[in-house]
Amino acid sequence: MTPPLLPEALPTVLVVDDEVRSQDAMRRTLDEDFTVFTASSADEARGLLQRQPVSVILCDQRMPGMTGVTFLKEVREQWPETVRIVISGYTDSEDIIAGINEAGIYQYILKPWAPDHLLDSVRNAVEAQTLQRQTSRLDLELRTSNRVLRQRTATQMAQARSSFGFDRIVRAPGSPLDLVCAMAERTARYDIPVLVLGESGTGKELLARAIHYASPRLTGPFVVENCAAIPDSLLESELFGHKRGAFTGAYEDHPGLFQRASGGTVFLDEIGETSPAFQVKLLRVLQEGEVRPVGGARPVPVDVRVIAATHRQLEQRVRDGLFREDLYYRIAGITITVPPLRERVADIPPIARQLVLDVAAELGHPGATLPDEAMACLVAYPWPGNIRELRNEIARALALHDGTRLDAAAFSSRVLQGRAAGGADDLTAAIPQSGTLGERLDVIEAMLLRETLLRHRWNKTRAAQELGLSRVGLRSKMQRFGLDKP
Ligand SMILES: Nc1ncnc2c1ncn2[C@@H]1O[C@H](COP(=O)(O)OP(=O)(O)OP(=O)(O)O)[C@@H](O)[C@H]1O
Repeated sequence: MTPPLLPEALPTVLVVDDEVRSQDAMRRTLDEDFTVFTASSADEARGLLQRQPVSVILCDQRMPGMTGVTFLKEVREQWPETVRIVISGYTDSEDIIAGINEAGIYQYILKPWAPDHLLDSVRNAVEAQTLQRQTSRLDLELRTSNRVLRQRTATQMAQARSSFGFDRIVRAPGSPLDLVCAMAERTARYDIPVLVLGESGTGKELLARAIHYASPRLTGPFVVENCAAIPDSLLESELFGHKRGAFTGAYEDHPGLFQRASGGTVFLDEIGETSPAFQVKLLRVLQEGEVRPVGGARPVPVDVRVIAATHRQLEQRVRDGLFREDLYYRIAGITITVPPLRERVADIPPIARQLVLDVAAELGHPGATLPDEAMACLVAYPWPGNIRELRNEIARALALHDGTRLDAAAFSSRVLQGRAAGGADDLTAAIPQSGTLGERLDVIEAMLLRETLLRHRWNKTRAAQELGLSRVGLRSKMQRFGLDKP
């Protein structure tokens, strides 16, 4: 059974007047709408206010011992929420006007007052008080939630920075990646489009993410689209959105990735694979800063920073007429190239150690270790699939391997042979498909040096002897190729 509703309490009014007839007249006027208390002096009123919260106080200006305005000043200090109205004749106007601000008087009612006017004044005063209370509460809530929001945002920003920042891009001291990261970090502050070049699995997305989280857009979203993964027609609707009925199956409006990324960064991976028709549309979006959803008449403004990436030599594709030159210049505000892992062999040990930690934790083998012999094996392999391949190899070995030591025997024969033979086939497989003769010869040279050093257990004298180099000559080559004992 629903309990009976309690009658809502009436707002309270205190009438302070030393004339009993005036008190009664006011009580009769206000009685129906308010709970009315009366007092004949400031002392009596004070006593009542101490026991009973009051919404509105109506105070006569002329009272024995103290004027109404002086008493209302005291009320303002002690019971600031009580709305203060003073009642008086013309003769007291000057005093009242002088004290009106100090006492924070809401209204000054002249005698003789009309009942309707008095009633309206008190009603308005109660409403003003309710509004004031609501505003104060909202103010407080807003201040609190702003503070909480600021704290939360600051925490989230710090977390995001530490989870996705440049520190997460593992590398050896003095790695070529230091330069790459320094350049990326510098561009992060500005809204310039960045083009990241590099072979598959080198960490292009990782770098793009670090740029986003080091940029002023870090509280906005970071969204990724692999342009090679979906057909052209879908790519357009995926990126720019579509309107309901734009094509079969478009049952409702769909905001595109650019819209969803507003305020943040869009990472367009494998941009080199897009068709000329799509490139025209993308160019328009980047030029105009607005997208036109498929089947939509009106363009929608978007505020995103674009970072694009490709494993292709994009300039070559421009020369071959496969990629629009105007789009190339739009997306390549700054071009950053992430070198392949085989050109930064010194990075393999710290990355491998980090991956063992990460993957072991994911697989529930915390504490797995990588002995020197196994590490040497990883260092000797050319990693055509770069860090993604290294990660997969470590994951495979950890999944099949019992115990905490990841011995070399746990690695696939491909990796083991890479170490043992370093023969012509391995070399051919590791040579990059593109680049100048000098660049490709550098890769071969680095591999030969590494293989020889490994066979001689990093004994430089013996390795130099075999290669017909002086020890100093070998050392300088090792430095140049970032080769170091793991
Ligand atoms: N320096 C690094 N330190 C730690 N992990 C790395 C590093 N570089 C890449 N990785 C890891 O290697 C994997 C591949 O990196 P990522 O996806 O960024 O490469 P990518 O160049 O974008 O590849 P693709 O072109 O194929 O998309 C990811 O798991 C990434 O976290």
